Amino acid sequence: MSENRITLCLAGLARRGKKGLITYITAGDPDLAATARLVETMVSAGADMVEIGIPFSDPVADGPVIQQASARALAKGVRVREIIRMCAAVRQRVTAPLILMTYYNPVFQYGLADFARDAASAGVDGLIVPDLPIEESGELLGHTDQYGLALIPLAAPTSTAARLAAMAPLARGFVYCVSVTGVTGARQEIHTDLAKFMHRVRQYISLPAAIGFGISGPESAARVAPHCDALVVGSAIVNLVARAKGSDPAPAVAALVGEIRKAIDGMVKA
Ligand SMILES: O=P(O)(O)OC[C@@H](O)[C@@H](O)c1c[nH]c2ccccc12
Repeated sequence: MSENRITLCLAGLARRGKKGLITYITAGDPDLAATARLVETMVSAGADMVEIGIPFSDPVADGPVIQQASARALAKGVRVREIIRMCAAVRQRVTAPLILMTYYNPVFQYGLADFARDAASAGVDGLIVPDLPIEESGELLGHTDQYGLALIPLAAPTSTAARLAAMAPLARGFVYCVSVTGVTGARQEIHTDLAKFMHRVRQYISLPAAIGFGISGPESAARVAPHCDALVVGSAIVNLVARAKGSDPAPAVAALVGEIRKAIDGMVKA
């Protein structure tokens, strides 16, 4: 999958000695037009890739901030098909890789092959399905590979060596390393020994590695960045969208993304 935008983006960053910044928002919160605008805002403010969450009623990997964003989006009646259409519209306006994140159920309901085909033809580059165990991912991977969509696996500090070894041949794009054992959400501090965790991951998986979960702003981003090729910020951004309550969240989101960009720029790989 050498032509995948995610792979190209990460290779370009590595060449320039830069850390990637991946920002997350939940689609349809407060509505899809706002989501499309926010994706553009984040890219303009310095995000290298954008992860877009398809809301699901039982988001088991998510903490309260993203759970509530999902609930708000579902209450508005947002549909998977409309989210994919929104991605196609965004793709006309941004070149940054787009990654969809959702749980297995919405993908299954849509149809695995149809989902992979429609997402890829909308210009989506990657897919994260946190409740799909690696052992069960073969069927979906067949479809995502067919359409050049990178199925990105999650590794956790609790992942065993055997699990990381099993993940290696099935991983596409990058490996998403979860910084904490738990759910998404900005944290005061990340207590995991990231050097040790990432050393273990890199022993088994040669793809670029991103770290996400718990990054609350520029300071924590700067602490995490030396350990990874890219980092993911979600809840801290979604929280700004929630707090805007009807007024335009874009200025606050742009400011936070810009500060994080500044904080991680110029850092070299540990
Ligand atoms: O919210 P945080 O702690 O900044 O973590 C990133 C995260 O939001 C995003 O990548 C994401 C949202 N929902 C997920 C579910 C599983 C894995 C990852 C995610």
